[in-house]
Amino acid sequence: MTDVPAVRCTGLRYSFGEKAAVDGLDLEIPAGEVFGLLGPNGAGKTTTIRMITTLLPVTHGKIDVFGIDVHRRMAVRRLIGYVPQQLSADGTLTGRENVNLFARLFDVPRRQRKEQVERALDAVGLTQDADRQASGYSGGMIRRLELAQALISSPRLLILDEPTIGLDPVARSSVWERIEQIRRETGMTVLVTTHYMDEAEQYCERIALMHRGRIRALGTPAELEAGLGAGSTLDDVFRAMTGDQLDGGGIRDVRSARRTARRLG
Ligand SMILES: Nc1ncnc2c1ncn2[C@@H]1O[C@H](COP(=O)(O)OP(=O)(O)OP(=O)(O)O)[C@@H](O)[C@H]1O
Repeated sequence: MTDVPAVRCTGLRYSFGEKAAVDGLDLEIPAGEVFGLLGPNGAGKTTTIRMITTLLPVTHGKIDVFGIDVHRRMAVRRLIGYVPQQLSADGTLTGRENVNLFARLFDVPRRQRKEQVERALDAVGLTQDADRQASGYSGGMIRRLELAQALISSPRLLILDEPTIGLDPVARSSVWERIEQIRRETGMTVLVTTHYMDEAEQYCERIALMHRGRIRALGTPAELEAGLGAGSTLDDVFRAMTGDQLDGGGIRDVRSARRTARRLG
């Protein structure tokens, strides 16, 4: 654990043409925390994450990752493991081949590669299935495979963009159990976006609610609920902050979410 925050965003703005996707965002995530970034569709979560991961340039404001300005792209990339919303596993390869591919992409030295691939597969509970083609994996297994890919470089900051979307409750908890275990064993900082309030409540130490490019509320789930009044749920806090109806289109309909396994086939 260190006093330098894992992530510090100051006065962050990003526009696509006229559209302000991120509109004055300040955020600090202490090292070692599991931090949830929540918000309705279009709130600016993915844009923020893409700037933190150096995939989008910081045009206004500043981001430091463990004290390093993200303008130093390669130095920052070495600190980060990223599981994007889009599929990053190749269905034609086995689980082990997929992880090995990432090990080569991340320049894991040849001598250490085999051991690190096995360790990553073990960390996500895929050792037994490592020689099966990924197209035969369930949605939860694919998400765990993508987690193994992101872990291969032993990142200090793991960023997961909607890691459980489209998964059934059993698969969702299997993904989260692995994230928790990895965090316990490595002390890694985890930044996750999710639409699932129950997951945020159960697994995130602190939460930021984002709406229209800004952070509208920040705290532990208990603090946020208490702030709204006795008996409030995180759903209530979310509605109060965003003015959106969770079941009225503000939140993505999970039925239309990607079916990870099917898309691999
Ligand atoms: N490549 C792009 N070109 C133009 N506008 C974009 C682009 N990417 C995002 N936007 C717009 O920026 C805003 C923020 O989008 P962003 O994807 O960051 O939101 P989000 O909170 O991640 O939403 P979701 O939960 O749907 O992933 C939205 O209005 C979106 O339409």
